[in-house]
Amino acid sequence: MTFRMHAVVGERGVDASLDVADGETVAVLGPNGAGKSTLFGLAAGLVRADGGRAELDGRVLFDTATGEWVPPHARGVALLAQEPLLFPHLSVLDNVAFGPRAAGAPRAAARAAAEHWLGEVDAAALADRRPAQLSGGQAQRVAVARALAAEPHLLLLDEPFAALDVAAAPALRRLLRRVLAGRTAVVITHEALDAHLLADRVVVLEGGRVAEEGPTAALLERPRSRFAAGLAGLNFVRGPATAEGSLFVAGLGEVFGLGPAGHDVPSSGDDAVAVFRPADVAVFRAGEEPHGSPRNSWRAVVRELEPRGPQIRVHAASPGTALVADLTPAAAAELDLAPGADVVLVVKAAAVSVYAG
Ligand SMILES: Nc1ncnc2c1ncn2[C@@H]1O[C@H](COP(=O)(O)OP(=O)(O)OP(=O)(O)O)[C@@H](O)[C@H]1O
Repeated sequence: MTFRMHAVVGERGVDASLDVADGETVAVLGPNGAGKSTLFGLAAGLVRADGGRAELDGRVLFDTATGEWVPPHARGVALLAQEPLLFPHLSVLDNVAFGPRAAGAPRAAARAAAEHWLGEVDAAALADRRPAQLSGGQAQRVAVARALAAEPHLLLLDEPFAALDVAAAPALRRLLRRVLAGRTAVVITHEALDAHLLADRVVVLEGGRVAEEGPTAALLERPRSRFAAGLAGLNFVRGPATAEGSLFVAGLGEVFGLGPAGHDVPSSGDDAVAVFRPADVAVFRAGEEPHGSPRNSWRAVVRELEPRGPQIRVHAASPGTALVADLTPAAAAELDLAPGADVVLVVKAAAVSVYAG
């Protein structure tokens, strides 16, 4: 069950590849409008590519060079949308049996398959209900059963938790973790937690292009895109390397950190990135910063203060660069911080990781 696709959709600015190995779950992440749903539409046969090709298990799904195009129902691709989209007039059991029936299974076999998959998603007791009699979480579980009952070769999940309230999400997350194991699947999500719990590999899309991809843990530890750094909760700046462990960032000047041991060391002038944790950023009122010039010291203006668990997150802007710092409420009060305040942000070089971008 291997999926390979490269597709261009001109009017949406999408030009990207998506490959999924047999039994692998890939998380697709990216800001709004990055092209995530478009990739799903291409794979499912709901969006036509201007250029490109896709194959599933060696079978061509579309190929713009030859004109081949397989209609959605014949692709072996199941798409689980953000909303469960169950047929309102059918019972839960008949909703789940619909796929096998449509594929030609006899009534009894389709019912047996539906019962099996409802059991797999802990929804056997809901078999006789109508969709209107289900909670959001129950409906989404039934939708998962319906998608699986079609025995897809590729399962696509578009933000499966988006329509659920926070109380219902953990149970569905546990369920998906179980049913996605060993399955060839792609999940669109905005959460690092889902990438970590559900996916073997992450693809980050930005502006219709793949900005970076890699194993989930490695990508969150060493992000190379602003989006992935945000997911990992890290400050992120980019610029040409100036020496080992330092780079030049427009608006901040030279940023000093520690280079990686071994590989990933950028040569001088090459694209480099620096990441550092918000908790490692010290905040001072302008004019009150420590003497003896720490190596990274940047003037900035406070834009916003945001409560974040037991901390206060300070969103600050230096020319051209947005940075965040986490302070205790006591420290924020003592500094008398408010939007518009002029501050100096200080980060020790030892807290900054610099590597090839
Ligand atoms: N039906 C459509 N017709 C034309 N353009 C579209 C259509 N749907 C989306 N687009 C455009 O294509 C681009 C990619 O959108 P897409 O919905 O794939 O992004 P996304 O990453 O799924 O975003 P989100 O996280 O907001 O769902 C955007 O510029 C969007 O405005």
